[in-house]
Amino acid sequence: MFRASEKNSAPECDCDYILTGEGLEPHYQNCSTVWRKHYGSSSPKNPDGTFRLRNEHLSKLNQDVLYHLGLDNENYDLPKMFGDVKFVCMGGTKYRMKEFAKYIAKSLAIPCEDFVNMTKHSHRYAMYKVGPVLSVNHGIGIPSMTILLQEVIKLLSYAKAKDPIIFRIGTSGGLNISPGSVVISSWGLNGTLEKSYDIPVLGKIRKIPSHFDKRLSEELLSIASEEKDFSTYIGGTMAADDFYRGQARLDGPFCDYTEEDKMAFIKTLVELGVKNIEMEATAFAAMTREAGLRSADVCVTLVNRLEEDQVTPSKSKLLEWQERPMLVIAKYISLYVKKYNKPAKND
Ligand SMILES: O=P(O)(O)O[C@H]1O[C@H](CO)[C@@H](O)[C@H]1O
Ligand SMILES: O=c1cc[nH]c(=O)[nH]1
Repeated sequence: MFRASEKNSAPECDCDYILTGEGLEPHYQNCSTVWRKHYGSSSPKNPDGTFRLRNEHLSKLNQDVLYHLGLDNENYDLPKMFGDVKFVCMGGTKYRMKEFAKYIAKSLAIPCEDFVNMTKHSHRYAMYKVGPVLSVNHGIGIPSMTILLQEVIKLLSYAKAKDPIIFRIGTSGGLNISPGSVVISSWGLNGTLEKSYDIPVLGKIRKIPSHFDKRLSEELLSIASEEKDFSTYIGGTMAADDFYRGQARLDGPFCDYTEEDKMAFIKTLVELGVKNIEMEATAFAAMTREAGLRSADVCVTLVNRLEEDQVTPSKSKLLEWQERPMLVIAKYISLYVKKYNKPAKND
């Protein structure tokens, strides 16, 4: 009944990566990717690792207001405030990302008592900075996440941050794996089973491929595999535009299909290699790739969707599970800081 798109095969990439590679070869310099079709052959990366925004209209602005972050590039010294950012960690809730800020401060042994929300003028999101790490929430779903992500991309470019890596630390519904397992996404699948982020632009649907950085995902998997308390998988992630019908649930306020239809769909996803369902993966993969930035989506699963729709574990169990992606990402960041011997501090 359902067919995946054959058209979007994973773009190959031969960049060097931090743990397996020799050095920090700028990502995308050697990659054949779709944005080249739109933007020509030049890379958005500068030789020093900073990156250009691929929008010439921005140069005509006197100042660029990052409205949802409550910041701008005229009244704030963004290079001083954010120039040392190497990692951006994003996740749905303000609570989770404040907890991650505390967690990473501990992991990197950065003395930090006050966790100040740097977007407090906008009241929209919450963003914390701990040494080279930004921890910021993105809300639920693609529109909320992409607004935040695009302003963060602009912020990082104006700040002259070098080779930043962006992680999503999320939750999801698992397919055929025990709740509490962690999934690292190799690609995002949209609601019509294509590996692309589809967005209407000027009245036409634009399809942007949604593959994640292969080697970064594999490095994370090797780190996660050392954890004995939970299993970690690498696989496809479906990004739905809804929590209920969009994820083939039977427990929404509306349901116009049968349980058999639901199970047939879920089984098709399993056959396609989908390991989990959440609500951001396609756009997250597509936009970070378009910007020329490495990224990974690491989500814990809260429910096995072959068995149930409702998320029933206790609050304390859910909070405990949400620490699992944090642990994997924090280990990666700590390894990076150690490997490159960058003294981590909070300014
Ligand atoms: O755990 P977070 O990051 O909020 O993500 C997942 O949870 C939300 C739905 O409950 C969606 O945004 C989905 O992607
Ligand atoms: O089933 C789930 C659980 C968390 N988040 C989702 O989007 N789906």
